[in-house]
Amino acid sequence: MDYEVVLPAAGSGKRMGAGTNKLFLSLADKPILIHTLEVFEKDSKCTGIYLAVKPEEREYIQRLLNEYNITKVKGLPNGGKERQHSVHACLKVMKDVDIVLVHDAARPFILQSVIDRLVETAYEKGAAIAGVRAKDTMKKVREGIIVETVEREDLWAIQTPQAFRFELLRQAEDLAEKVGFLGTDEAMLVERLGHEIHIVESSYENIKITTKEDLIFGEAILKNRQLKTER
Ligand SMILES: Nc1ccn([C@@H]2O[C@H](COP(=O)(O)OP(=O)(O)OP(=O)(O)O)[C@@H](O)[C@H]2O)c(=O)n1
Ligand SMILES: C[C@](O)(CO)[C@H](O)COP(=O)(O)O
Repeated sequence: MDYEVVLPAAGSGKRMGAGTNKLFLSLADKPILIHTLEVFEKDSKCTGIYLAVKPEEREYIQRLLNEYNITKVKGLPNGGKERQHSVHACLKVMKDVDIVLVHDAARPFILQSVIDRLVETAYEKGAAIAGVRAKDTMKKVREGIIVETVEREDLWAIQTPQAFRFELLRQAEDLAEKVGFLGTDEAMLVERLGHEIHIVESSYENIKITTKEDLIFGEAILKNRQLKTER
């Protein structure tokens, strides 16, 4: 079951505070962006990659694609002000796609087994997203005061990839743009259409590189994986 992947990569990395797009920072001597791209470059079921980029970074990214022999990129549209706009920009240039996976370029540790289950579920059900069960107690806080403890039993920390039948996601993104709705993930937009969305249990290693501590976690994840392959 083939799919195409949208990788929003046009962020500013404000929370990382590196003064550059955090995707250009290295883990084990390789840019984070390349770690993520290589997952999809190696997956024979992935038939195309679309990268939303900042115009001023396009030339550098194209050099990286050449340097690391990333051949599946079909489009590098301009990203937008928000992550959602960057994803939408990719959808607008995609054609003849059945299943689309949206994945944060800042999540380089996604497992192939999770991708496979997401694609399979999206083919069967139309929508499937990655997540892990919450490990911490979560509470709502207003003005420094706890107002509610959210029942943890049914709470999941949602990640990407998020996989959809292309037409469903395109419809959801077009409607959100029309009414000015802004979500923090693609599932929020599809939920508004009333469409059922399935969860696929992912891995706690599938972190989003967001703050400096995540670089330390990321190096440890890579080291751990290298040790496993050496055994
Ligand atoms: N306008 C935006 C914002 C984010 N992203 C991408 O969406 C992914 C997840 O976003 P996030 O982790 O928030 O990245 P940044 O926006 O760069 O981080 P920050 O919010 O700290 O600035 C990243 O791969 C980022 O490059 C994007 O393509 N376009
Ligand atoms: C899409 C996402 O990764 C799901 O957890 C998350 O919402 C992205 O948030 P960000 O602030 O745009 O990184």
